[in-house]
Amino acid sequence: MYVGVDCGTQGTKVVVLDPDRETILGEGYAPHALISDANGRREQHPEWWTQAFVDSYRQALERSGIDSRHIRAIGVSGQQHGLVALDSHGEVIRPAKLWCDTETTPQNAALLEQMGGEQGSLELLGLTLATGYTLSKLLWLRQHEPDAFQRIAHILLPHDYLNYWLTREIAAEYGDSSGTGYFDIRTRRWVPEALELIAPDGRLTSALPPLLQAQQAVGKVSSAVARLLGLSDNVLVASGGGDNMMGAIGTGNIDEGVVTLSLGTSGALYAHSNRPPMQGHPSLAAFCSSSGGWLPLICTMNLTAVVNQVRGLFGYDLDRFNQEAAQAPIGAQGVTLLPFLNGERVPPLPDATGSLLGLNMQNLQPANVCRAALEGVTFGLRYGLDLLRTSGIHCQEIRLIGGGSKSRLWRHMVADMMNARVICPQVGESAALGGAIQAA
Ligand SMILES: Nc1ncnc2c1ncn2[C@@H]1O[C@H](COP(=O)(O)OP(=O)(O)O)[C@@H](O)[C@H]1O
Ligand SMILES: O=C(CO)[C@@H](O)[C@H](O)COP(=O)(O)O
Repeated sequence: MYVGVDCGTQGTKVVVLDPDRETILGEGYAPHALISDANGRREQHPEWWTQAFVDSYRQALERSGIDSRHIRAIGVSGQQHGLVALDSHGEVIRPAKLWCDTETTPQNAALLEQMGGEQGSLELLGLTLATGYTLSKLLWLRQHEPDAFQRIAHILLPHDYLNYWLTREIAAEYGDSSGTGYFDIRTRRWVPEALELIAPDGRLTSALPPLLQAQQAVGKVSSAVARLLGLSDNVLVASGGGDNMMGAIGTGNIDEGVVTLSLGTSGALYAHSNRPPMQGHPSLAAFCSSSGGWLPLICTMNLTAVVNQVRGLFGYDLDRFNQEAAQAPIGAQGVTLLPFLNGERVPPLPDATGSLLGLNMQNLQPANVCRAALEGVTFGLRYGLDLLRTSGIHCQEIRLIGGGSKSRLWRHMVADMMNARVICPQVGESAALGGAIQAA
């Protein structure tokens, strides 16, 4: 049996896969807290992820009814771009700054300018540096917490850190690394010149992990973790990948023609490509996949967190929110929510704020505001799909995943707006499933 783990922004999911019977035997979930500030700060303590890993693993295993000693390998998927800095003892230096942190917007702008703008970034990295990528977090750390910056011995991404926690091995792989801003997506190599914009002495470059290919294992689970989880001594840990890379594997998006759309904390749309994507538009993130190809991707920063914020305003749970939104007509009687509560990455408006527009005495009703929230964030994704299509990516079918895809109303809205066939895979936890498949 094989375990897949997805460390998302709002929580960790675990699935136990029996590949012979093509069956998920058990699933588990544990939520994460978020450190959040009006200045755009979005951080998490990596120890929250490991605790959630243990809790959700135990749940999944209990539900599967199997003995932990029958697990042969584990594959980890993680939210992309986060910075986990370790000191020379392998200890976490400070909370991880996340993919959705916009406190680092000025640092991203400065680095992009130093690279020679969008064109220079394209030449250096094969993609346009965007707010949220890992590089700007390192400059932020140098400027705001120089003592912590001086202690950096290893630079990891969230899924690299979980692999390290499992095995005590430090490694990275191409898919997740392609979202750092110091990796060339065409040659699949680190780019020291990008890190030298921050530390000309090369000390950041020497803190980079070795790169693995998708099919290489990181190592075996350490004896301490094996004891903690009740595993046998020789459980392998796969290379893993970013959550979108693993979501691609879990939705069978490993050849051209299909688009996966994830309604998670982020809205993410991506397709497989057998060649390095031509950079059609600066917002198109030309990442590598974790299955040996490429994964052109569009990401919005405002999705289910906006839903949660709006339903919190009215004190609704998810069911009530969906019921209310379903009562409002298409177009929410003219109420429009521009949903940029978290700034935005696509379109690149990291300093943007949200706006509620078109209100009058008749239409200012909870049902319309709920529907406007869903419509606003989903039109953000329609804009993203248009960018993918104009960049030459064919989309005959959308495979819809992520927490929001549990809403019937939202699924219907996606189908209406995207003008493509939309299907929902039977296993909703596609990134965790992708981890388990890669492990197998
Ligand atoms: N039935 C539902 N209707 C609408 N939204 C839902 C539903 N179920 C879950 N969600 C949304 O999905 C979110 C979690 O999505 P998820 O994909 O797990 O996020 P992440 O992977 O970023 O942690 C929840 O906070 C909630 O807003
Ligand atoms: O930044 C991106 C993609 O580039 C996000 O998609 C993160 O990877 C977070 O994912 P979720 O928590 O929404 O799954």
